[in-house]
Amino acid sequence: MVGAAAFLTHHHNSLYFFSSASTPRFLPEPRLRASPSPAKQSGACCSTDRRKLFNRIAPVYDNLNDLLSLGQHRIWKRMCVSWSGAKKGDTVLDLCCGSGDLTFLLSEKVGLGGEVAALDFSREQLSIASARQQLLWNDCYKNIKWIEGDALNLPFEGSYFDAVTVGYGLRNLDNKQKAMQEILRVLKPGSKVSILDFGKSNSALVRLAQEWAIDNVVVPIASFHGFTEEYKYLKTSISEFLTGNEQEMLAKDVGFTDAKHYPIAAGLMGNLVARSR
Ligand SMILES: C/C(=C\Cc1cc(O)c2ccccc2c1O)CCC[C@H](C)CCC[C@H](C)CCCC(C)C
Ligand SMILES: C[S@@+](CC[C@H](N)C(=O)[O-])C[C@H]1O[C@@H](n2cnc3c(N)ncnc32)[C@H](O)[C@@H]1O
Repeated sequence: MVGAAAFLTHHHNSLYFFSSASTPRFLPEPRLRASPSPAKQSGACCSTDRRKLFNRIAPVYDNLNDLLSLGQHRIWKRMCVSWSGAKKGDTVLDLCCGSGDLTFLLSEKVGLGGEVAALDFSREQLSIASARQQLLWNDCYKNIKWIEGDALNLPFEGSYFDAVTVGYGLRNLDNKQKAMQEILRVLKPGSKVSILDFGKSNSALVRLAQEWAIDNVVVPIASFHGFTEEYKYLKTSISEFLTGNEQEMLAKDVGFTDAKHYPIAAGLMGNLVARSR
């Protein structure tokens, strides 16, 4: 790995932070409650706003995903990892790892002979991921490195990874082309990226059902937890996202081959798989 990436690890039950460029220093304990979310902060127009949004929702993120998808997101995440082609002994990257669902699945796939880099720019999400790593203790999770960093400027040398996964991350990135270029750069030739996200379906009916579910189920339940604007952002970000065909075109434009987008759950979700040359 290269650059001044920041890594998170546990030591004597305390969370601490070190970078390749500095000596270890202590992080504040992970916050257990979301900070207040004033209305003016809740829009997510740019990367800084989005980082704040994901920091704020971190304490409820996993529970709301389980509740609102009726546990289905766990199946979709298994599909994403399976499509990535990751196997025993591989070195893999989970980009925009959040609280680490895909990271843990990758870790089990590649085993102790492999390595998993899990990168996110939200320190609160990484704190939860790192705490879950301790809680869920599984020996193979030793192969995980949590990295605080920017998906648009990856702190890795070229041709480093055997597979990359991105779960619900691409839609949230300002510059999707740059993100895909960075992924292509760090992938070994012939390796795959697997990108799971909400679908922006071509079917008006599916779009209507998705919007109805967000307006009438997702946002009201999130509001109960104090996160109305944060979850309203879902609808905006999906409407501004790329359709499956557009994702395939983007991947091919930046130099991937065999780019194919698979609709999941009737197109409510989707997964792009693309191979590096
Ligand atoms: C794991 C999921 C979404 C992660 C996620 C991504 C984001 O970009 C967010 C942005 C802002 C707030 C939250 C998120 C966020 O949680 C996917 C599932 C979770 C959804 C919250 C529930 C989706 C409801 C679907 C429209 C319909 C589900 C049908 C299902 C078959 C019951
Ligand atoms: C919706 S969450 C997905 C988390 C996880 N992959 C999952 O599937 O549950 C999106 C994540 O992308 C991260 N993210 C957004 N923009 C980013 C960027 N420019 N660099 C790094 N992480 C970013 C957020 O902090 C957030 O944790």
